[in-house]
Order: sequence, then structure tokens, then C-alpha cells
Amino acid sequence: MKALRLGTRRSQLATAQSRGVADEVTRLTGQPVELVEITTYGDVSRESLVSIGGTGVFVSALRDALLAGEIDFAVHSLKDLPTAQPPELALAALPPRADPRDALVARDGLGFEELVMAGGAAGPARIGTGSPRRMAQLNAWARGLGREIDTVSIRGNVDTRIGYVRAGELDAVVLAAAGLGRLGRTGEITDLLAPDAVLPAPGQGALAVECTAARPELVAQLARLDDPHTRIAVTAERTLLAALEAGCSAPVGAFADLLADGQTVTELRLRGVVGTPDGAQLVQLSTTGPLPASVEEAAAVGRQLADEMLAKGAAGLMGERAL
Ligand SMILES: NCc1[nH]cc(CCC(=O)O)c1CC(=O)O
Repeated sequence: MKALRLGTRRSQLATAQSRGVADEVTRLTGQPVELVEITTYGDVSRESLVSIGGTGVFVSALRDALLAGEIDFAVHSLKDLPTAQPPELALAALPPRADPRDALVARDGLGFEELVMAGGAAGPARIGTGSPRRMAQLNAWARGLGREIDTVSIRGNVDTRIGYVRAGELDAVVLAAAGLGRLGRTGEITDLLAPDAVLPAPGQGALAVECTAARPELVAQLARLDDPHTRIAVTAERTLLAALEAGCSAPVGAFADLLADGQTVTELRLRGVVGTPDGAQLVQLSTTGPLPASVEEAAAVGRQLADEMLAKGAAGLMGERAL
């Protein structure tokens, strides 16, 4: 049988998650899969994400290769995908989501509150993250404790980021737990940040399996990896993001969780937050309702919560993201 070509970025994280999906495709369909390496501008550039136009840069080279027929399918981190889906490409599968939470990797095994109270060597604790969403919520959390922190803008791969802590340049960094999990590095996490304190990025922890919409049999084959509950939850989160007219580098957190009655999922709770990077102003809202019966219904939940957030002044806070 001819192998399906799975295009992947070269980074350790991208390779790890592509391998996992490749194995799952083979397990479920018996179809062999080969990995094809694609270099993206986001992998070679050292400029900040904002100056190169957001995380969408990681996605476009893979999509170009899909449309050119150089690869059969691609795996993206869902949170890096723009919310507007190009009609010529299909999100064939959203596999079961991994841990959606953000994770702290701090010096001396410290948790977030311990670190904030302890401070850094010469003043407030220095915590690295390139994400305005994380900055806003971490700063707001520290404010609630009556303390200040220094959020320091960083980027780079997982090794580089954790390296700042190991080298003593930063007291901690914040990363997605799912990414650390896929790299087999959960042992380095010193605190998993509860969504009550830090809402993850919309779609965080979920992968998206994409192929051309022009190959319906391939779409159907890949769809065997799809997890309907993941699709419902992330649709609500991503529609909230889209309805706020915010991009993937905006300070927007959103998390939909499914509430179960025994073994049966009965309700969906969607929480959203927008804030200024200094955490001085946050608009945070939550809604709980019956489990949406379709992605359209899930999208409606996201739009509704976005409208409520906009009515509370969310748009004005997002304007701060240029700073
Ligand atoms: N923005 C980069 C990015 N995109 C996806 C992940 C990994 C985890 C995931 O699937 O959400 C990460 C790293 C991070 O935020 O720490």
C-alpha cells in the first residue's frame, strides 16, 4: 500500500505530535504513513511573533505544501490555526484533546503562588512568556495576592525557554502542558495552572488534522481520528475568539469543559477572558448550558459569550495588544 505523506515542521514538538498522529492513522486504518519535513518561516526566524504576523506563519508553509499536492495531510496545533478555515482545506479530524492547561516550570520546584510570594533575587519574580494572554492573567493573579511580578517576553523552542530557568536568568517560564507532555517532559512542570486562574488559549492542547477538501475519501479516512466532544468544545472556544475579532496573538483565553452526570456528558461550560497585559483590567465571563447537539450549536454558545464580553468592554482591552 502506498504510504500517505504527512507534512511536518522540523521542530521537536511538531515532529513528536506528527509521529503520534501518524501512528494513530496506521492503527485505525491500516494505512502506512511517512513523514515529510517542511521548513516554515516561523522555524527559522528569530523575530518576535508579533512582528512576523502571529503564529499563522507556522501554518502557511504546511498549507502551501498541501495545496501543491506535495503532502497528503498535515497536523497543526489547533491554537496556532487562524479561526477562518480556507474552504479548499478540511479539518478532517480533531483527535482527543490533551491537557489544555498552562504549566509553570519554576526554579526550585516552586508553585506559582510560592514563587510570587518568594520573589526573585533582586525584586519581583521574573516569569518568562511571550503571550499577552498569559501575561494578563499571571499579572492579575499576582495582583490578587498583593504582589507584583515581572513578565518577561521570550520565545523559542521548549529547550530554549526552560534553559532560561536552568541558567538562573528567569525564575520561571510558562508553557502549554500539552506540548511538554508530547515531548515527554511533564516531569519538569512545577505547577499546573488551574483554568480558574489562567484560562488557556482557545484550542490549546488539541491537534488539527488537515487535508485538501478535494479528496473526500481521504477526509473520511482521517475523520476516524476525530473526537466529537473535542470538536464541540474547541468550536465554542474558537468561535468566541473569532467573534471577539481577535487573532491568535491576542490576550484572549477561552476554555470549554464538558460536565458529566456519571458517565454521560450533559452540559458544556464555556469560560472566556480578555485582559490588559498588566492584568489591571480583565473581562472574564462564564456560561453553562446543555451539551450542544452540533458544532453549529457550539458556535452559537461561543458567539453569545463573545457578545456578552463585548458588552462589558472586551474590545477596548484587546486594543492594548499593540503595546
Ligand atoms: N504558541 C506555540 C505553541 N503552539 C502549540 C503549543 C503546544 C501545545 C498545544 O498543543 O497547545 C505551543 C507551545 C506553548 O504554548 O507552550
